Amino acid sequence: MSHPLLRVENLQTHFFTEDGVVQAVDGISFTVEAGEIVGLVGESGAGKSVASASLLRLIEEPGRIVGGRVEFDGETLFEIETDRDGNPVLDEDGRPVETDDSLSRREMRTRIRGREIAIIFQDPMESLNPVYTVGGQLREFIEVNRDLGKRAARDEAIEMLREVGIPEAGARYDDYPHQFSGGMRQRVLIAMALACEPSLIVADEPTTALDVTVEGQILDLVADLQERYGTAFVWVTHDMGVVAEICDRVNVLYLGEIVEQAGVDELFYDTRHPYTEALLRSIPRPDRTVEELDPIAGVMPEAIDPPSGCRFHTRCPEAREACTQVDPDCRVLVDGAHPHRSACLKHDVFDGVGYETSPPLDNETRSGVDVTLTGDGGRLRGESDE
Ligand SMILES: Nc1ncnc2c1ncn2[C@@H]1O[C@H](COP(=O)(O)OP(=O)(O)OP(=O)(O)O)[C@@H](O)[C@H]1O
Repeated sequence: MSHPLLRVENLQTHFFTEDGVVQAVDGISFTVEAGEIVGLVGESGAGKSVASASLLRLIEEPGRIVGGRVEFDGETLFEIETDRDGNPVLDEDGRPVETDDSLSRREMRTRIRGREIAIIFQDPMESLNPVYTVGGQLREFIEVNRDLGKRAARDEAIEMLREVGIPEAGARYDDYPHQFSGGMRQRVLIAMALACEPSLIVADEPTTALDVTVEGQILDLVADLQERYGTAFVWVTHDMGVVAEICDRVNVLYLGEIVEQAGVDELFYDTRHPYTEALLRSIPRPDRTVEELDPIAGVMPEAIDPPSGCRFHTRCPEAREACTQVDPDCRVLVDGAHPHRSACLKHDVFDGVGYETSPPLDNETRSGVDVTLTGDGGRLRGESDE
């Protein structure tokens, strides 16, 4: 039976802090087919990084994956056991219990991470050791993970550096990370991610720290490598411009939930969710001046205390009274192999609390409108009035 390369079902990751439970990721589901680039997009704090780290179970205390299932290439990576009511089964220490199908942490580390699924982070300096040469680190990674001898691994490392566009790769092999520019370091991480020919790379904002020209070059490189190697990507970004450039399908996240899920063209040309519309309106376009940018009103509320009903209602220009009470399902609007889904009450007809018959929310009921998010060079950034 055919299956997607990655299937994420109802994933929930919470942080148990002194102040309360942060519902960072709260029941997200999506798939990635072989060779596809699937985006996770949303403002800062939406839960993108936590979601992507959860895929590889890279969550540390006080964080815990408290629900859901992740399947890779037909195999369960992990699944949280639930009782008849769908609540997680807890052990005596209050930790969620995983089903017997789940891989052990050791298997996850030795068999999956790096080999089958690689991850690239935003800051290459965090992933590269400053006291070892770039080539040496890449060679060692290849030696360990591909059972190659030292010389063969060195040749392969130089080949990989060449592959990702490092000029004079042989000569640059002995350079230290600080001798590389930010863009070059990110290329090295891409080389490292590709070294074991994984079928999936999880990329967490790998181009965010780069200037726009270098970012463009890296995105071109990724598109080229994706075509040549057939590697699939989960691409985390807050930048709709990046989404437009490389993603095949997109998941828009807001406060730990997916509010819209669609192919990239459908998302841009048949936008269904008010949050996606707001994200699109707030990015700069060549045909708009800075003054014409339309910021999203308000700040994203804390994931520790999400608003009742639809989590976006406090900032939504289309919100009605009913939106404060009903948490809309992410429902299929256009069916297909990869349906277009959106979680907004306006798509729904409810008994008693219908969107159509409900009065619009006044600004008093909304909160946080003293702070705005503005588009800035294709990025969305919190900007306080204070
Ligand atoms: N270690 C932690 N302890 C407590 N809360 C956390 C921790 N890590 C993340 N969070 C919370 O989880 C939520 C989601 O964070 P996450 O980093 O995934 O957002 P993001 O969409 O990736 O944003 P950014 O683009 O700023 O990285 C936020 O409310 C954040 O404060």
